[in-house]
Amino acid sequence: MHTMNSTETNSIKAKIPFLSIDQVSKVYPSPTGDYTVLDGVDLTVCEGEFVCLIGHSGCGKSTLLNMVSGFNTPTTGEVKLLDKEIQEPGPDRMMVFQNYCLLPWKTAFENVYLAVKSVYPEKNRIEKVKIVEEHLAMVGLTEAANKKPDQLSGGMKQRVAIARALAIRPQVLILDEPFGALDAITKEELQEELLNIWQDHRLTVMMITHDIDEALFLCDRLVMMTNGPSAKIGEILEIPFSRPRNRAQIIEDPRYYELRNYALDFLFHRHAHSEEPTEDEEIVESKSGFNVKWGLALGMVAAVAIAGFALVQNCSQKSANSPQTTELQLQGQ
Ligand SMILES: Nc1ncnc2c1ncn2[C@@H]1O[C@H](COP(=O)(O)OP(=O)(O)OP(=O)(O)O)[C@@H](O)[C@H]1O
Repeated sequence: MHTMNSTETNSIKAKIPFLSIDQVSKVYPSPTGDYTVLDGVDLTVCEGEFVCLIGHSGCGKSTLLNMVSGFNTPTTGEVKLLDKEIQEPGPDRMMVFQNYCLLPWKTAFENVYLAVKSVYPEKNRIEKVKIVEEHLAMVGLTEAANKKPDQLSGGMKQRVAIARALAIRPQVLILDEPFGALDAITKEELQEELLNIWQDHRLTVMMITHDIDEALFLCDRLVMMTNGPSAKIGEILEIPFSRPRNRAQIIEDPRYYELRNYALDFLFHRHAHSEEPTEDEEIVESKSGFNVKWGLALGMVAAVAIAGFALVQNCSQKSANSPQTTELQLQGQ
């Protein structure tokens, strides 16, 4: 099995610098002093690569990806896209969240249209409608274009969110547990669709997941994070399966179980999650819980006032304050 150390990771950087995370740390103030969530995180992602991030709940995965999206900034270090430091959100990086973040009073079509309108103000209505229709068709939602979110299933809502993200042609697609709320069959369907879209458009994808099987099916490299506080990248697993991938074939490949067991061992033995939170973690968790309630409430109010791309910005703020409740959900465990 080939895992990558930082020297090898750096050699990729030397080849094709695209997205680079250099010596990033994130420190939040807490009543008992500074709480270091991330410390010394280094990662380089190549153009067109599909990278998954896995790690125990609360280790800082969302914090890290929020720095790539520009909704959060490092305390030290820097995150760069093509040598330009990321300091704010932009349409070159789009996020998709577990909770969809759709405007409930708008149809699927209108939700996507708002994003397209905000990013392509120079295009006329016919051109914008064409973009929306193409992207709804891409995720198989042509028939449901005029339905509002409460008339759509969870999988359909996530398809709208993916169509909205892709419609503005981001360079980097950032997915924060996008399929975490879906049933197993819908999840597999959407994984296949995501892979097809990624293969057709050669996007660069960074995705957080709690599901090792999902990561092994989707990604080129699996980034495994150590526990917080002061979490960092522990190891990176290269996923060797050829593309296009076939789920049944992969599962029959002996390397699949080798990789799966290696990742499980990393998470549950070498970096097992402590049952008892430290005093600092307890304080930060309860503070974060406060932020969740107010973040959600403020997010909904803001959503009324703003639309399109601004909506996605609002949703990320909500996500940055999302509750830290999930345990690793591993299929077959
Ligand atoms: N705005 C904030 N202020 C203070 N602490 C925060 C803030 N946002 C996140 N944290 C803390 O940072 C840590 C990492 O949170 P983060 O959401 O990045 O973890 P995660 O790995 O994505 O977790 P999960 O897998 O449960 O989504 C947690 O301890 C969390 O409470």
